[in-house]
Amino acid sequence: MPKLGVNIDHVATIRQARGGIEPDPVWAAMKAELGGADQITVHLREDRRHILDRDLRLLKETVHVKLNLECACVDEMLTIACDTKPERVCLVPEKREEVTTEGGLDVVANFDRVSDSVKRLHDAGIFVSLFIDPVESQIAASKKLNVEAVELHTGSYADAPTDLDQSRELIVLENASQHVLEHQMILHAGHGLNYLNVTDVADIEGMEELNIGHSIISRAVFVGLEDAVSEMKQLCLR
Ligand SMILES: CC(=O)[C@@H](O)[C@H](O)COP(=O)(O)O
Ligand SMILES: NCC(=O)COP(=O)(O)O
Repeated sequence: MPKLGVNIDHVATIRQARGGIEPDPVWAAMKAELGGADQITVHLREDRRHILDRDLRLLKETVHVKLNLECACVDEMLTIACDTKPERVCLVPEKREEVTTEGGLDVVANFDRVSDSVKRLHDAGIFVSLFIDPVESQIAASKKLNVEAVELHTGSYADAPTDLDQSRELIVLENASQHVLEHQMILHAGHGLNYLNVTDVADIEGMEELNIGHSIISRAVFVGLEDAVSEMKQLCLR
């Protein structure tokens, strides 16, 4: 059964809407831990639209479970990652104009850049995963970089317009997961997962970790973050 990484970016999104001090993602991490989070995930974007450098620094000092930093393959972020030393870094693609991460990292097209990034992180002793589309060529390229894990982008599955489309996307994820395991990498998944669609992905053989943010923070508005995390954790463990 997969571990649950809780992405708290959107607590910071609410804070940044007013540019003040609340709600504080550091408090959110504490409540998520109390609800059973196995990991706290944050995406430090180059435009600092939600999580800020200050958040990362404080989270590194206060989070008791694993801290997973999502960031782009750019010098600024790699320097921050190597200085901060979270337990894990997940390299993701990033576009200024996107509302959220739109696709996986194109490891095939950006092989040398991703390779240099992975090397810098490994030299700093950090566990590295790559956020990729569930595509065989991307999985094979990731393996060549010796990363510990890949996180399969579940956006196409989560956003599928019909049940039939969603079943097809689930098969794509299942097949890709099989390739990840055959390549002896650790299997993670995430993006767009929610209380209705998570169980089929959690049930994929060999799934070790799911990173989930938006749906948990949305539910927390109504039930509180600790309960929202706990409910999601039950679905992952069921
Ligand atoms: C990489 C990924 O799928 C997401 O966690 C991503 O970090 C989402 O970014 P936002 O939190 O800015 O939507
Ligand atoms: N890597 C995926 C993640 O951290 C959370 O994505 P979402 O649930 O906010 O879409």
